[in-house]
Amino acid sequence: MPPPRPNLELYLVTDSVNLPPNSTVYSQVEACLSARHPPTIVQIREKHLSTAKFIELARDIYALTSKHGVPLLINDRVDVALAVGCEGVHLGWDDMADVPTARKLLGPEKIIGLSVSDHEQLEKALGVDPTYLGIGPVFSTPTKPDHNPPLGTPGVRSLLSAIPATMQAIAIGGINHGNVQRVLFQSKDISGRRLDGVAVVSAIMASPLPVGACNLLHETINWPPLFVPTDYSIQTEDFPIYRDNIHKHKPLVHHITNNVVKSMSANISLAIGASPIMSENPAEFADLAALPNVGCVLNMGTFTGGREFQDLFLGALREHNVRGNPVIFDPVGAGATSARREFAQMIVGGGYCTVIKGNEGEIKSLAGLETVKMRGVDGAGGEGSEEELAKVVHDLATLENNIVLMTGPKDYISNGAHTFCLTNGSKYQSRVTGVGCALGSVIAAFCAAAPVDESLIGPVISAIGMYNVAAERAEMLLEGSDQPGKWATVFVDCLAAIAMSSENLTELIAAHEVRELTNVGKWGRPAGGEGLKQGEDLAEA
Ligand SMILES: Cc1ncc(COP(=O)(O)OP(=O)(O)O)c(N)n1
Ligand SMILES: Cc1ncsc1CCOP(=O)(O)O
Repeated sequence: MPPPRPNLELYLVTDSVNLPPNSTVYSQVEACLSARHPPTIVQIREKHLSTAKFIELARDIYALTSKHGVPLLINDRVDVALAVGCEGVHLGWDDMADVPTARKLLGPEKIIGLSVSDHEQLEKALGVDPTYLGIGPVFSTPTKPDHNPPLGTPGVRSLLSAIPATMQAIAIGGINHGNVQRVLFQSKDISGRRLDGVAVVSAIMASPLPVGACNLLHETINWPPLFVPTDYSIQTEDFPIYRDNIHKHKPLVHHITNNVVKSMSANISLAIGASPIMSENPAEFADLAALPNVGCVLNMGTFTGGREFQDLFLGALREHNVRGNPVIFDPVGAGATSARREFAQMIVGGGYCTVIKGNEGEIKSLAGLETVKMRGVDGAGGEGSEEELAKVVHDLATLENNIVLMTGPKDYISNGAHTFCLTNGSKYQSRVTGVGCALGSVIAAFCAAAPVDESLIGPVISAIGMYNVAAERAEMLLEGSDQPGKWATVFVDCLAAIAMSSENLTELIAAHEVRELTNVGKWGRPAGGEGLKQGEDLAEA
């Protein structure tokens, strides 16, 4: 008898805790099954029902699912699955039966899913041969308060690459229509091994429009991938538009940033016409994230570590991710200590950072390229060659599917498809504390003010370009005297003057200062490949 091979593409797991008003688990499942694109498999997950009530609910839902030809599984309870006669069970590691026992009780034709959260569990799981593996949680989720640490898409990818192609695998935890493509894309490993589907609870069960939620998830999963590198290249003539969007939308920049730079970040946000808020109270995050034109800066400079610090960052990341707001992550000091590097990697894995911004040591450390080497948090820079640094930002952006900015004497920016180098700026930028960090506020404001479906590489480059031009102007105004303190004040004034004026940003950020670096290299290309060559596009490489 061949083992069952269910369609796991859109896997609905029920929940009776977070239902919308006037609905039940039954009514939500019934609605989903009537959708144009219903879930391909359903699991009933009830933690508080008596056995009798659980069996009653499962029988009612099984009548529905069988009518629609959709397999039904029961979470944890082999006895309930046996009583109902449905297609199988999903098991965790503390459940009433292990996989071999469940297989003996249920027989060879039933589906048995098993959860895995780390490589140790995976190794054991492969030895008991379940039908499929549920990898998670991908992101932190309130639906399962006792969940293991989030894996992020790098963690899912790492587990997936150790699962034989013959065994099916899905991901679960914090997945919704806004991040599902990224989860599918980023978890694909280099050999092309991909997830067989995604499991969602609240994205459907908590929705007042469950039919729409199913259809949207189906369509998002099956759209041509958004994340293939496109031919989009920045249009320098759009620079003024990005700045004008700030005047139009007055974006709010939610900062969780370090104590040393709070005042500088607030002043710089105000100088460009954005509105700063420094909130480290998780009770406010959902309300802040729900406002229009919001960006978030997560800067780990004052790294206190510990669970509270972790929850603060992951909580803000989650709320802004749910709303699709841009998040600028500054992994301050990630190149200085291993505790910081591990924390930074956990943040990048625990949600989606729209832009990762750091100096050479921080970005290399996050990319797993360099062991701890910086002496402090201030930027060791300028050590790598242009070719090497361009490849580092390109590869990290490709892997994370976001924008990576490496600041230094030259700034390198990549979205994986296109890699740029900006050569303007002032020596004072590295001599006044807070100036580097506050660039994150300006980038967040430019991204938050941009149209929702816009590629953000243009706004990011305009933000950096405008910042660097203001820094150069302030230096010029000092007329050669060495006055970092005065420079800082003049810099804020120059920034305000450029941001609030109608000066032509395109001309200010002169084209020769924004160079596109081509043929930077593809993910997986062996080191020591060809150098940078103008005129050859990565897409053709
Ligand atoms: C499809 C799928 N994957 C993982 C889980 C989690 O199961 P488990 O680890 O047993 O945790 P609980 O669901 O029992 O809280 C799942 N239910 N479904
Ligand atoms: C059951 C389970 N197992 C790992 S995360 C999770 C809950 C996922 O819920 P949601 O899709 O609402 O984040």
